[in-house]
Amino acid sequence: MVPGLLSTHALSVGVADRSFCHDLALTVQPGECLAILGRNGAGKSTLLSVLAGLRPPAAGAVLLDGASYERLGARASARIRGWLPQSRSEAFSSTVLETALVGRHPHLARWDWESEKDARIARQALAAVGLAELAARDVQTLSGGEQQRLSIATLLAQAPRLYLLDEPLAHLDLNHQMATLELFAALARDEGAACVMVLHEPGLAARFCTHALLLFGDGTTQQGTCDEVISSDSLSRLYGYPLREVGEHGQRWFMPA
Ligand SMILES: Nc1ncnc2c1ncn2[C@@H]1O[C@H](COP(=O)(O)OP(=O)(O)OP(=O)(O)O)[C@@H](O)[C@H]1O
Repeated sequence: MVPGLLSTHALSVGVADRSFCHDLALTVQPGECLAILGRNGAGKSTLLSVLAGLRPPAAGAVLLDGASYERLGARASARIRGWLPQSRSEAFSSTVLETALVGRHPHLARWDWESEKDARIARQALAAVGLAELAARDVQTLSGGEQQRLSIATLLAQAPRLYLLDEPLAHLDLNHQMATLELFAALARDEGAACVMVLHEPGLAARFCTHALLLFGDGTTQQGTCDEVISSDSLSRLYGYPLREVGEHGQRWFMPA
């Protein structure tokens, strides 16, 4: 059996006395984009941080390319998976380019400086999110949306095979939301990467992702292809609000009924 770029076995995740998922068997293959959907507090970020190897599960295992995080170690893990946290504010003064270059660190030997090639990759990543012209700017002067795009560029510079994205659309205007989703969908479709992303807009999940995982907040989950899992019935239950599906040009949107 192909292990999957990311797989979980009998995974249980929760905090205190709450369970967010129980006995979860998840497999994400190269080329796939998985959307994680659920209400505020349903455990999406907590699950994503377990998938990223940043906190231990209550039970079960997470495997990257068939190996545990413990076996891979931090540096090898960081060459396979990258994590976009929900929000990041820059505590120290540095330039936009220097920050994007941090993404290259898992690829450097312990005492190496970044090479010209690393700088080129970081500049390409900045260009991909429309920040090329701000390369020399102090990060502390960036707007919220620009900071978010810099975090995405830093992740692109890291060039992992698996992108774990916690609300990648946070702070972004509509134009940049679409560009960001196109970018990650293209990385999966054209370059064999895989993405797992926490989203709050099921219509965008249905449009850009291949698969979805619904977290109902009580430990129960539903997963499958977007066509199987994303429907007005399942979403009405998920969000606790009646939704109706509206279709146009082959796209599906979900409106509050
Ligand atoms: N240390 C903790 N002790 C108790 N509860 C916690 C702890 N850490 C997180 N929680 C709770 O766990 C729940 C899940 O948090 P999480 O950030 O994973 O939710 P989420 O689905 O990502 O929410 P959102 O959509 O609001 O970002 C929340 O209700 C949060 O308050």
